[in-house]
Amino acid sequence: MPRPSVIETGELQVILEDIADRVAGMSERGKVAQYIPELASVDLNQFGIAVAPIDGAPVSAGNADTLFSIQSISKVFSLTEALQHVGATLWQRVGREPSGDPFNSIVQLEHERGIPRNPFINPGAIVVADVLLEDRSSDEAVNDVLNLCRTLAEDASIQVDKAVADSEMRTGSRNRALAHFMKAEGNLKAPVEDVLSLYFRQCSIAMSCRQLAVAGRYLAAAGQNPADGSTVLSAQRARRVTALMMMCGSYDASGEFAFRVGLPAKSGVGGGILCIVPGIASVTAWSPGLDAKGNSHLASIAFQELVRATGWSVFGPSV
Ligand SMILES: NC(=O)CC[C@H](N)C(=O)O
Repeated sequence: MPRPSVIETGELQVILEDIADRVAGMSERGKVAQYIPELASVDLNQFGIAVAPIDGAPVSAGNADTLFSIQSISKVFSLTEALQHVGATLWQRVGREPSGDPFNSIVQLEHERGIPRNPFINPGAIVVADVLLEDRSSDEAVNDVLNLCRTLAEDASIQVDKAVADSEMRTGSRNRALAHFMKAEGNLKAPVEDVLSLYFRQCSIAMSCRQLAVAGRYLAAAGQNPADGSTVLSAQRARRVTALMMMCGSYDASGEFAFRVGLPAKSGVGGGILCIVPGIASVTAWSPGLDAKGNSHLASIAFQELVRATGWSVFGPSV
């Protein structure tokens, strides 16, 4: 099978601008997340895309420097932190299978002893947050996740959006239910409110397409940060994180995304999608309108177009 290949910067710029132009003209844009009040007021008419090659400068189009709430994309960075801290013992408390259910579903937890199917659905990320609190306060753990994002994105200005975090803290009954259920099953150690304080704040980190694309490069580069050659994760762990992104990163639409795009992906209800092109680049597309499964409608279309134009699907180019 042919491997994805590098595309020269000028050609990539034309491809991204063409995608941004076409997407700008689309009338069906999905719906902003309503259940987090602060996200419900974001302007639907925005779209950005940025490609960060592992060995070159980022290329972008549209609103690629506008900050948005990274939401569940933060689960990639918190998982990375947890693997750095506790290694493979993490897998005793969270699985590695797609759930086939919505990201905030509780049904499987009851049949499966409070062990979430994977780290990219809400209960899985809540367990990962608990793991990060083993030797730290939630303030310290938020700073660690934030600092990881800052280092990887090479941008010290990245912050938690406090209004979004407060909004989630006030309205997060469903996440509280998930956390209490896992606590009752013995799969949460720290107090529920401490775990959620970390979880809601990591979801509320605000980043742009360009920052997120740059931050994701280590997953395309066998676990090494291309900025300084440092090891973020071992090559094996980086491969495993991307495998989980392919299987579970778009919740109960992960199969559909693999079918249509064929790249490991992680989406968030802020409208961002981070995709990894192994050995080549990390890419982020963003538009706040979501489809019924909670994935950005236009960012998903943008990735279909990108893969068609570049041949970057890990399953081979479309001919
Ligand atoms: N899918 C998402 O992005 C969900 C994250 C959001 N903070 C929640 O807990 O519901």
